[in-house]
Amino acid sequence: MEKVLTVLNLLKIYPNGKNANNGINIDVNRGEIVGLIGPNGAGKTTLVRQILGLLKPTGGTISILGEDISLQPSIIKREVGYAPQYPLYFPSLTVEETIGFALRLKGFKGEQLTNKLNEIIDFLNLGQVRKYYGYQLSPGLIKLMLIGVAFAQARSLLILDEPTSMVDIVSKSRLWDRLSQFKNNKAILIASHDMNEIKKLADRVYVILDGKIIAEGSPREISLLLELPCNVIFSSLDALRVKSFLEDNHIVYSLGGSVFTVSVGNLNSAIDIIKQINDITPINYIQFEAPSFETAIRKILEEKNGQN
Ligand SMILES: Nc1ncnc2c1ncn2[C@@H]1O[C@H](COP(=O)(O)OP(=O)(O)OP(=O)(O)O)[C@@H](O)[C@H]1O
Repeated sequence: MEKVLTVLNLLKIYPNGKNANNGINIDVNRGEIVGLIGPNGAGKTTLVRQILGLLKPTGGTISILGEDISLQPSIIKREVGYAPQYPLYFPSLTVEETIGFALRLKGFKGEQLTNKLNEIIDFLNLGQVRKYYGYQLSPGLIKLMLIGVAFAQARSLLILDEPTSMVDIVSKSRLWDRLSQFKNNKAILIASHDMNEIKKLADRVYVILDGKIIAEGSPREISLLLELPCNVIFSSLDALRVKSFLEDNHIVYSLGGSVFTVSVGNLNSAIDIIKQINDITPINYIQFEAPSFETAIRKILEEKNGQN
């Protein structure tokens, strides 16, 4: 597979001393979608801005199609398309003018430009709003328009920062479908908080935390890694029978009034326990509490540090 993006030992220390990227190694090949997932402040945007040449690395190298971008910065403009997390747009340009502008900058003219523009607009289902001005669009439509701009720019590498935040569920699934088609002859890097999105789209995933890649694998491997421990809170009409089931099975619980709380390693175990209790005596109230994504990946990091 052709390596489109290679990042080696990337380091970014901001002037205030914040070490936002601390020895990052990633690559993205043609024909694949790679997810970059991590909580707020993990260093995703810093990494993306360095790949785009908007921030100068403190150390390490970034290559696109084998060319070091610090020596050949023009390769970024030639090969990379980018859609930012927060929609920045021209309120007084229409959807077709905005995407057309990006195509013109890429050198498209005349009939070739019209054809390419129509292709992108159809591809993203923006036909009905193509004559709408930026100020008339919902945040989700602005986001789709900017993804259209990124499609127009991307010759080899497409970088999307939180592509479907603010996008409604119908457009979201259409966009996921489109991205899967678009990857055929491109490399796509998606930074996201949304594990569902990454599971749906990505061929490979990097998990970033505190400026380091702490895990890499298939979406399935990563989601298993991220299986969240959770609390199950429930009550039953027959608390005595529930108590003896939990005690017989050495399951630790707390009891407040008639409400039990049990901590389990992951959702599957929680469901299993609930099924067993419900077979003994009907459960009349149930609630699951899962910690945040951030807590889950901090736990992985702690486990990793423990192993070293
Ligand atoms: N210009 C800056 N100067 C100093 N520190 C910064 C600067 N920009 C970002 N940081 C810090 O660097 C760390 C990484 O930030 P970054 O924006 O790359 O994270 P992120 O993963 O993109 O987060 P989010 O998902 O919230 O956008 C954070 O602690 C952030 O506060």
